[in-house]
Amino acid sequence: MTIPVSILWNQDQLTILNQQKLPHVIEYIHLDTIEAVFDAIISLKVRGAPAIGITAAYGLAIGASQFSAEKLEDFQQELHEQYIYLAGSRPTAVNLFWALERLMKKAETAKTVEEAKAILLAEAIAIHKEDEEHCRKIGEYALSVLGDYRNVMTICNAGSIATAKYGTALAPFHLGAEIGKEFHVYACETRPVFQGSRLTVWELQQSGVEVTLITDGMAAHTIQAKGVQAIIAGADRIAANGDSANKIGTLGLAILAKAFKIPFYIAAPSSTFDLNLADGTQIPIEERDEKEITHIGESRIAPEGTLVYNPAFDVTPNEYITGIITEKGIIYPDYQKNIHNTLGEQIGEEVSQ
Ligand SMILES: CSC[C@H]1O[C@H](OP(=O)(O)O)[C@H](O)[C@@H]1O
Repeated sequence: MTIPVSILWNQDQLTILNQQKLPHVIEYIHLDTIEAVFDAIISLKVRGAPAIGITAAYGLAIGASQFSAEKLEDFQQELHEQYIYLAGSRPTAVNLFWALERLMKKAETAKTVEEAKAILLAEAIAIHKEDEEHCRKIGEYALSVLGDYRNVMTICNAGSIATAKYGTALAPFHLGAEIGKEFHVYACETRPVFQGSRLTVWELQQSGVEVTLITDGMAAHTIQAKGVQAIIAGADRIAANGDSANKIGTLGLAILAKAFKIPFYIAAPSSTFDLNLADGTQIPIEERDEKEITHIGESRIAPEGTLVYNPAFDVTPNEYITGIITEKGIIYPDYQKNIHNTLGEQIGEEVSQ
């Protein structure tokens, strides 16, 4: 059994697993330019908040390595332009901006162009390595609260391929498989991009975790009929009060959890918090192409001229969240106070886009 990963950096080359081709085609793509990284993010070849941040960091470092500027000030001007370019790829996952901002701040310390190039790559590699360590810790903390359960539901893919490794919401299932702790995971297919049916089912099968696929509309009945004991989901941006943005459909599951009196957990690393935002109403929600909804692949389902609303995320208010599982521990209400105490002030100074 293996825990799949989607981002590889070796011999100075960035390679990603093309998540748009999963589960039937395992295609690895070398990304050699910042434009290729931008395309991979916006087209969801690379997706998942932490994976987006890691890949964008490598993209900025790769782009900078190809700048021709000889003077430091010219290099830094071009670097800022490329930062703005990459930051425009997707608006909701704060990890994108957190990672880019972290590289930009580090590069300010450089005294020469060559030093700046080295710093950017070293920081991208550090972010990549840290995320794997953070996700393993998230898995361990999640096991401490899910360990007595067997039937757990999740949505989208907050898995190993959405991060450096292990994932966030799926981390306890992967770690559980390693130690013989069995879960039965009910995975919502997660229309319209099908991250659940295409990615979560495939990923958990690689790890030997029992997983049953349901349509998003089956969630309430499944909780009732199959005795789902808890729900766990990832996040793309968490505000200072704990309101959490995640894949569209997550809010519905949180409301169902409250109605059925089962716990609802958000699992995310500290890099997913945006303490510049007081609450979830300020989180930008990405709206994607209508074709994702009117078509299945190239086959049109809805009639020509159908009006479409396609928000890729929704925001779960903190009162629906039992706990937020991070690499630094599990944060419980009072979220405003406990997020600040757990994550410290340094997170709050970082960018909010
Ligand atoms: C581990 S964070 C994964 C998070 O990102 C996903 O969004 P997308 O597939 O559009 O990148 C989804 O919201 C997941 O929960």
